[in-house]
Amino acid sequence: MDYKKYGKEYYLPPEPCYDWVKKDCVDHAPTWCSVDLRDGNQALIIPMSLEEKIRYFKTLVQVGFKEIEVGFPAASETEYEFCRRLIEDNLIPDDVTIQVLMQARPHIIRKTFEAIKGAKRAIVHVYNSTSVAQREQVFKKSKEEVKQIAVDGAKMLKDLAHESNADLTFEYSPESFTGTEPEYALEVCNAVIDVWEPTPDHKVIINCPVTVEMSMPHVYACQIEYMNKHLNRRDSVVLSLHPHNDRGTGIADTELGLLAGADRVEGTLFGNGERTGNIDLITVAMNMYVLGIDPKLDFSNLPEIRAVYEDVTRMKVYDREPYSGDLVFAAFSGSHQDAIAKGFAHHKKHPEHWNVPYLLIDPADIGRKYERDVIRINSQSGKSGIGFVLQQYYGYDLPKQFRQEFGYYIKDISDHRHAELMPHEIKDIFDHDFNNLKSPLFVSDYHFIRNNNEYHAYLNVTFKDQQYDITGKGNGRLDAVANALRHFLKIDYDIEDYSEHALSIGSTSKACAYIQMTDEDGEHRFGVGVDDDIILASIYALVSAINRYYREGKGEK
Ligand SMILES: CC(=O)SCCNC(=O)CCNC(=O)[C@H](O)C(C)(C)COP(=O)(O)OP(=O)(O)OC[C@H]1O[C@@H](n2cnc3c(N)ncnc32)[C@H](O)[C@@H]1OP(=O)(O)O
Ligand SMILES: CC(C)C(=O)C(=O)O
Repeated sequence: MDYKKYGKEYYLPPEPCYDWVKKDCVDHAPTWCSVDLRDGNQALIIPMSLEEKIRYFKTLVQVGFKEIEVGFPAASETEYEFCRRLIEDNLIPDDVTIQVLMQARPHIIRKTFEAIKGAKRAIVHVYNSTSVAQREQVFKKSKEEVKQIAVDGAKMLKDLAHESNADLTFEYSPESFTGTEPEYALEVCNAVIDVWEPTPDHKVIINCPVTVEMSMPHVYACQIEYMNKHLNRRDSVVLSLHPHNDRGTGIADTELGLLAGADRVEGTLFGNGERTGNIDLITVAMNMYVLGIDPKLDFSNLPEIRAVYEDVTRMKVYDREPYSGDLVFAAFSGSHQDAIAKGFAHHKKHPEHWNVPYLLIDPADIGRKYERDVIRINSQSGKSGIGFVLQQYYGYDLPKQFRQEFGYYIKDISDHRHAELMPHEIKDIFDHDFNNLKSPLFVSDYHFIRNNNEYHAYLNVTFKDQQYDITGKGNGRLDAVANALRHFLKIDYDIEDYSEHALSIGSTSKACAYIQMTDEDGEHRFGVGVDDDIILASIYALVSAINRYYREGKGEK
């Protein structure tokens, strides 16, 4: 690695442009333009087919985009035909404007105008590169000559627009803006604006792309502020951003660019696009949403949008992609789960304001499920999260101390398996190791006789495959059973904790009992019993605790 061959390839404006620093956030949504079907598509291993583009276009419309760059019609037959199909099959809603991209080259401009014939409205977007690197290496032209490419392109658009019946909006991009001296980018953009002569009623779009992200985000903000301050006819210009993400700070570029005065943002869903991608518009929009600003895009069913995206692009959304990744709400660690569970309980009482710890946003707002997406169990989890899973999925409300015991039990298994435990696996462990345990001890029959305040229990038990009739008495039924077993098994134990609740499984309701027994060594263990009959449920709970005692190798008979 030779860092000495690198250096700053960007340029600060010729004057300080730091007004944007004084603002802490934007206060309204910009105009959004999706470039999924163009910049996103041109970066795919297999570009979308015509049918896939149509499906994606409809999804973008549903999300609420009013401006959609549908392609580069001069690039390929599919691109051209897609544009024709949208127009001829009347697939463009009245409130949506399509946008088409073209190089500032006459035959490409002509072909693009052919592609949009018959459209009611369109944004015609022309670009040429203005950066130092491209002037020197690609065009091998002077600043004046490169400006002339832009001016000629702008003139041609204006001429062709005169011949068209459509309501056309012009857009110009000094491509590779971030590698261009801001004064020169301004000079070229102003030359284009002078050709187009926009008015406040008929604006043009000047789009300053982060074609390649080569500086820290605040540099881009300064560059945008400079353009914002000095563009000709500013009131007739929509200043647009189009950040890529080469340094991983594209979202910051966008947000700071908006603070610096931009009106419009081009990007893609989930950040698909050239190299490291365009900026993820979902993130930019949702970042506004969580500050209480209406983003004017609808991501209430983000999982469905993601499914379409993954289908047609053959790309995968990264697990930790903000808002849309599989793991962005997942809490595995115990202290997070505990705080989230408590935060949710607090939120239920105060639903008007969201500030649940660890969760930037209510997962439900974007179609995610708390149960499925938030509490996930592995060896880092805690009693709160593990108890939550049993309660939410299966209705077991474990007593506080049992939550702790069961929590450690589950963590340990996860640790040894080195795997996440899904809710059904936790339930299997619960049933197998704690609930209605029938071996080595099983109570197959029972009845009680009450004598004044004393109960006599008559039990038929199976112990280590042998049947016995045993009896015991106590001041309650459970006490009588506990005494009978204590005497029969010759083990000394106490019942430390007893609780019960109704358990709704499907439409039927059962009784669920929890008993904590303490053995002769002072060791505690819980057992669980479930039955239609609350007495039997509590007997089963005690028997489960005793069976755990034997399964751990303790006791003798
Ligand atoms: C940053 C961006 O994303 S920009 C958009 C990029 N998108 C695409 O390129 C879409 C797919 N592109 C294509 O299908 C093809 O490149 C086409 C159809 C547009 C053009 O094809 P071709 O003319 O065969 O090839 P190519 O793009 O290599 O042309 C390069 C020539 O165009 C010139 N050129 C490139 N961009 C521009 C521009 N914006 N304006 C004017 N001239 C340009 C180059 O300087 C070069 O000129 P030269 O022939 O004198 O050396
Ligand atoms: C054509 C322009 C806007 C572009 O895609 C870029 O610079 O990334």
